Amino acid sequence: MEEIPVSFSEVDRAKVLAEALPYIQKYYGKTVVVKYGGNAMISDELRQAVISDIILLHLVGIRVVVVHGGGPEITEMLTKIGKESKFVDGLRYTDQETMDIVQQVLCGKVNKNLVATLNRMGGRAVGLCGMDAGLFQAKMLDEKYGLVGEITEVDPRAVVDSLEKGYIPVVSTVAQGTDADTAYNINADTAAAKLAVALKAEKLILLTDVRGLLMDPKNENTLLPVVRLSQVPGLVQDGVIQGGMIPKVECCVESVRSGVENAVILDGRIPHSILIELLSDEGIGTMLL
Ligand SMILES: Nc1ncnc2c1ncn2[C@@H]1O[C@H](COP(=O)(O)OP(=O)(O)O)[C@@H](O)[C@H]1O
Ligand SMILES: CC(=O)N[C@@H](CCC(=O)OP(=O)(O)O)C(=O)O
Repeated sequence: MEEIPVSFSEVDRAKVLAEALPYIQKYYGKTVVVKYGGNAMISDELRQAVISDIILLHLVGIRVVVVHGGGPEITEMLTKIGKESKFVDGLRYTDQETMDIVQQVLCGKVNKNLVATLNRMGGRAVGLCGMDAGLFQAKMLDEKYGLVGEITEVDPRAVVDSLEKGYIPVVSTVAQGTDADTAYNINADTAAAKLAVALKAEKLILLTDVRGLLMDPKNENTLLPVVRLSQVPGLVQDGVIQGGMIPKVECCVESVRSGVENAVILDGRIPHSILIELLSDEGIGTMLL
């Protein structure tokens, strides 16, 4: 029989594509919430990789919902107006002037830029903020944080309607106040977890700027690929989970306890990490379940 002249790389490429089939079947019609922020949002190259992953997932029939942060952009804008950023327990202390900037940057600039890039690259995205159709309602979390909100209710209907109509919903995390006539600033990881629960999502993906949860935060070779919820208190007690990782892991724990099948902390610096995580045999972040 005549040999077909194909190179190994072509065969390998075909294998990678074929490997995706069972995963596409697994996630087809299911909801995946992706929290997007940090480095992967700032670098143009990584931004394009994340956005093309999101469009691909959408086109193969996965209901992808994007929840975005934008902490660095808020800090940059505050610096421009001569205001220093202050964080209390990892949350931005938010006075009224800061709240106005948070709303402008998240709902105006970051949300609309993401929607525009998704649309330019062939997606059909629609931007929403937590105030649209009462998506996120909140009350003051604690006076020590200023206008930082604690989400009291999630009404996901606007997101569900967008998904049903074939759009990719892109959500910014400014909530409508219920205890006062104000908007509240919500940490994007927290909002993504709450939305994942309300949508009964299959998976929550939190993109960040480290490999995942590391046994030694200074050594990227010490990734913990799978962490059971029961292990989390011990890891906090032993000081393995520290700083910014504490609220992130807490969001994952809360979402999994409330019905999300698993939550993954994923490195947004690795190009196409979302595709590798979802559609291949390789898990590359930390999965909490
Ligand atoms: N065990 C750990 N593994 C990985 N990162 C950790 C760990 N403990 C603390 N961290 C810190 O948590 C940070 C991620 O949290 P954060 O900066 O809030 O993320 P983001 O800005 O992406 O929301 C890492 O950059 C790292 O400095
Ligand atoms: C209360 C609080 O801290 N809100 C965050 C909201 C944005 C965010 O969470 O952005 P990242 O995911 O990029 O950090 C802030 O003001 O920075």
